[in-house]
Amino acid sequence: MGMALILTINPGTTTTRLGLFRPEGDRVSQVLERTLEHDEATMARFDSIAAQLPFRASAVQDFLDRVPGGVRLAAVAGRGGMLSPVPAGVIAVDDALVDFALHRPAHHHASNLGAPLANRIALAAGCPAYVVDPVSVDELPAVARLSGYPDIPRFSFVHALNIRACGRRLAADLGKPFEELDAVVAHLGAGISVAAIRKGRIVDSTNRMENSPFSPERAGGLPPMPLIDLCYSGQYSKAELKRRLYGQGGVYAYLGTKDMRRVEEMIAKGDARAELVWQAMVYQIIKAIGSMAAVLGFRPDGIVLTGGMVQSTRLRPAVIGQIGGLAPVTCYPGSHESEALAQGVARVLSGAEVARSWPVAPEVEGLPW
Ligand SMILES: Nc1ncnc2c1ncn2[C@@H]1O[C@H](COP(=O)(O)OP(=O)(O)O)[C@@H](O)[C@H]1O
Ligand SMILES: CCCC(=O)OP(=O)(O)O
Repeated sequence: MGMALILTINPGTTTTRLGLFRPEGDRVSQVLERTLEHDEATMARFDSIAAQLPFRASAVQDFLDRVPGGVRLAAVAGRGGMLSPVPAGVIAVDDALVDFALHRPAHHHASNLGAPLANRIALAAGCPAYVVDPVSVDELPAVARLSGYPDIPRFSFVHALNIRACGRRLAADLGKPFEELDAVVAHLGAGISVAAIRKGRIVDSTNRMENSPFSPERAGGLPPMPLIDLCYSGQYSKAELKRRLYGQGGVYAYLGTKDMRRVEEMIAKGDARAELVWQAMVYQIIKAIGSMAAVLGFRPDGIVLTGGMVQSTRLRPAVIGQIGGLAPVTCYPGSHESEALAQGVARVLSGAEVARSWPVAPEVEGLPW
């Protein structure tokens, strides 16, 4: 069966992205990547994300059973979901972490299935399971936690996995240790996070629950007073409004599509509304990058653009034209989450990093009250 491999599992709303990687010291090389598509009608049958677990687990096992020649697993890495605040790095999955991700997550998101799926597959394979850089990675200093109203402290909620992987890649490209890197990383996917990395730590980010630019399907930060009025208008239940803002907001709310390639086609055909919506999203992205550069004293070593939208030859020059004067801009188009998951686990398997045990609290300064 050959060398033992690392399996990565990244659950999205209607997909489960899988990868098989060969560990090579603390690095990895990809053997196979596959996206399992789950049609919307099938997913609609489940009344919660947790209820999808047996269905998705058997789809992952089926994928493994069909790999020609079979697979021997060294470890399984799941995308960490909406856990409580945690330090950056790798956390070993155990029953308590699975229980938390399934039944007490901070917010609902398909990524909460990463740990439970990894646990199931790892148990069957007799190997360990881990999560890497969950979205609740919290490295904020106290000064970034005040919002302007004591009952609403700011919190960290960020595409930490892809952003830290891109930070490490930029540091390697620049020939400096990640722990010495100052950079702005903009993850521009279906959701957007723009983060400031200072000395290898995510010291601030736009947080799509708070103030991110609007994205293909998320409303991002909204003006508070009109939002309060909308909440009390009686037009929407709380659940319905959340659904509209987080899954049907942003570009989708204006144009009825989340596919930015389709939006670019609309613009090419002369659709002025599509053009304005696209310009407005780019405008908000540029403002967010500027604000995160300000956190770094406008002296970042570099700015990284990453995520699905960075594949666009229209978006890249529009953003770089505005922010290119701040620092050198590097594009790592697409999302690098599978590789980042595998690399995190390879660091643990090689002894370069020690996995933490759940529960784990971040080592950061809290508020003095
Ligand atoms: N070539 C492209 N040009 C413009 N937008 C693209 C391109 N490829 C993907 N996208 C957009 O990127 C977004 C998805 O990004 P991705 O990072 O894959 O998202 P996620 O991982 O958050 O689901 C979608 O809105 C998609 O339309
Ligand atoms: C903040 C990261 C969680 C996540 O994956 O968000 P999106 O679904 O908005 O990409």
